[in-house]
Amino acid sequence: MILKTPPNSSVCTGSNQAGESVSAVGQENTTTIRVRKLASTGAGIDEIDEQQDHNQGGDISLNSYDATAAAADHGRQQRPMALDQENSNKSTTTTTTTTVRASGSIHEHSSHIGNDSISNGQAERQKQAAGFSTSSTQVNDNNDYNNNNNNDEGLGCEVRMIGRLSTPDRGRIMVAQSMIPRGTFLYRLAAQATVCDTDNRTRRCASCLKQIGSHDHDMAVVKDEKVEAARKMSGGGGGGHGCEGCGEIWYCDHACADRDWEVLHAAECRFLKALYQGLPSTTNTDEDEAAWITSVGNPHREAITRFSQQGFEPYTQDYCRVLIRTLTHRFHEFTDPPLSIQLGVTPADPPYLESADLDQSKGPLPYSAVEDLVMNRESYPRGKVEGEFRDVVRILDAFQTHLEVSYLPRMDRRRRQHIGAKAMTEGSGNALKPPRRLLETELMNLVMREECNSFGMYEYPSFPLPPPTTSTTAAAAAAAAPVVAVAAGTDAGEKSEGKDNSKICYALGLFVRQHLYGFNHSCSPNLFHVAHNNQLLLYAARDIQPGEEINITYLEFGPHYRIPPPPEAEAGARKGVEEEEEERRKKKKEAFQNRRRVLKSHFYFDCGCARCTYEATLYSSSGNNAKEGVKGLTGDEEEEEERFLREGLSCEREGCFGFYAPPAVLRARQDNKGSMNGSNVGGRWGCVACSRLQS
Ligand SMILES: C[S@@+](CC[C@H](N)C(=O)[O-])C[C@H]1O[C@@H](n2cnc3c(N)ncnc32)[C@H](O)[C@@H]1O
Repeated sequence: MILKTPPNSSVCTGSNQAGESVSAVGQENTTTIRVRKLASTGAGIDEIDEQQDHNQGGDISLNSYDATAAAADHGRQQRPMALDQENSNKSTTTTTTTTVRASGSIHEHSSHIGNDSISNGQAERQKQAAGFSTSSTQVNDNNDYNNNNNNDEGLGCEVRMIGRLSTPDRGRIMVAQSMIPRGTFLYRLAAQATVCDTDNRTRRCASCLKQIGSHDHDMAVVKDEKVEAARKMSGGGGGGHGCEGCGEIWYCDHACADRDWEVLHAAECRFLKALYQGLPSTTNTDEDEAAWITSVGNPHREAITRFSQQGFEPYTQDYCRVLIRTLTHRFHEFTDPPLSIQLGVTPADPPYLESADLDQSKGPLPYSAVEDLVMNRESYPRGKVEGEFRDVVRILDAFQTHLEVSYLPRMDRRRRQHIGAKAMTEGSGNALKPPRRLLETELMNLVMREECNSFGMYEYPSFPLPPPTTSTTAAAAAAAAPVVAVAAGTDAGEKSEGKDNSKICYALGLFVRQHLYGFNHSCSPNLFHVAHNNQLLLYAARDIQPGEEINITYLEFGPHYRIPPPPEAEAGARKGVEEEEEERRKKKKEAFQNRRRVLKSHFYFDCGCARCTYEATLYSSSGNNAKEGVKGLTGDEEEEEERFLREGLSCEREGCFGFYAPPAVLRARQDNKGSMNGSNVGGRWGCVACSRLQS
């Protein structure tokens, strides 16, 4: 049973979101409306630079989703083999040590990139104190994504993952091993798989996610023998090119279309068409296509029909496509002989990820990395598991059939041509063999992992979020900014939040790099993350001390973080200081409750961050004890509390719903959009909305 914490509870336990122990899926929340996740801080920076750039488909019974198979799958999560393999392929400046205990329950993973030596003393102390497995990567990054920005030079810093997936409270956490100065550009991370948001499919390139029309494009080259004719790219809205094979995906140019086709879209093209336009009649299609359509069982057909008849929420469609892409990578990885090698698309020559720095090898990670992600199996409402999730599992299973029955024969024919043209190597003349199909239980786990680990990627002008108020300052801020109505705290607010955010989220990505999925949420985060085309960039938002947990926010910085400033003398005179204070306390409490509610309904966990722990006590009857034991609240309490509760990145200007961003982000916005009001941001962080500099 989920250990739910009432908002006013004096102990903010947080449920064991990552554990394998607890039993039934909660019944509550079945009326939750699924809206776009707000996992990004909201900014997608356009054009910052160009440099970074065995079931053969029969009826399956998902009622057989059983805990035993799921637990077996869960057991594998303890081994971050993907990262080990990845790092072992790096240059000689990379050293990797890995210890895996036979039980599989404890692992140590440590890698060092760059020339500095690692000091593991702190990490070891952490590890010993916690009795936990550890995993760390020292980063020494000199990649400045703007090429001219000293503040954003990546500094050497060590971040270590500690804890177990099943640790009660917050699962594994990321901990700084050395001092990380505020403003440090920490990471640039590429996703395992991304898709354009349903509403943005013609506006953003399906490959690089850049805005279509933002650079030159030309006609795509066609390679696949059967859909060759169909795949000619047609010019379309915004200057991009839509795939004529499916008509469901758009690219900015020839290169992106080619790259995407080679690795991902060739596998999904016909399947996407069936998803969006309905299954074609077997008489209207070719042999390969007819073969898989015939193999697909009734429940699968019904799920595909529900998808094609708009029975799926846009977000569900998006994550379904992300998982289709994730399964395609897996298929390529395990095809025997590996398809990537046969087709000359090797991991060393990644076809679709342009740049992924730091400890990242280019290209997707092995599928085992996906299996290391937390899934929170016990947290979902039963209705969701048996409805939406089950539908998605059936679609993914139908896609597996499609890969085996339709895609593989086509690829095999192409491979034979390819081999024929070159020298035939030993064994390569054998027919391609498909990998083991994922069982339905494994597909269900995959869906749940996506739910816990995917990121919404947001276009830049997603802020400020004007408050639902009529105050003059707020109205001025609203007038100056794109309006996104978010009235957090009400059902109507949630609905409008979902609706309006779908306009600004441009993509969904599943990130399986440890330095993204590893970060827990905090309502007082010390990292700032920002979407940039198909990557996420991370900066230190504060000085981070060795041993300190590193967190991002899964929410937007706007209304969920907003609390009114303390009453000033004039305000006090107007209304009475006590009355103002009381009102303010009420709003602070509401903001706290709203954050927890959204985290629970969208991300399925009870937030156990330091700020929530503090506030839970503050608003309870024993509120006086709240300050005890909360780091950073022992000095000048009034001031400290104010800083803590306001969240350092929210703009302090009254009525402004913006947040502070690093200088490089501001400059990029200034350069590209000219909307920084001419302010000289210098080296200081400034508000993306009103350009106020952070004090
Ligand atoms: C992206 S993962 C973060 C890493 C995760 N702790 C792990 O072990 O893989 C997100 C999951 O971590 C847990 N989590 C993150 N932040 C949390 C918080 N503030 N309070 C409680 N649980 C949290 C939840 O289970 C959530 O679904």
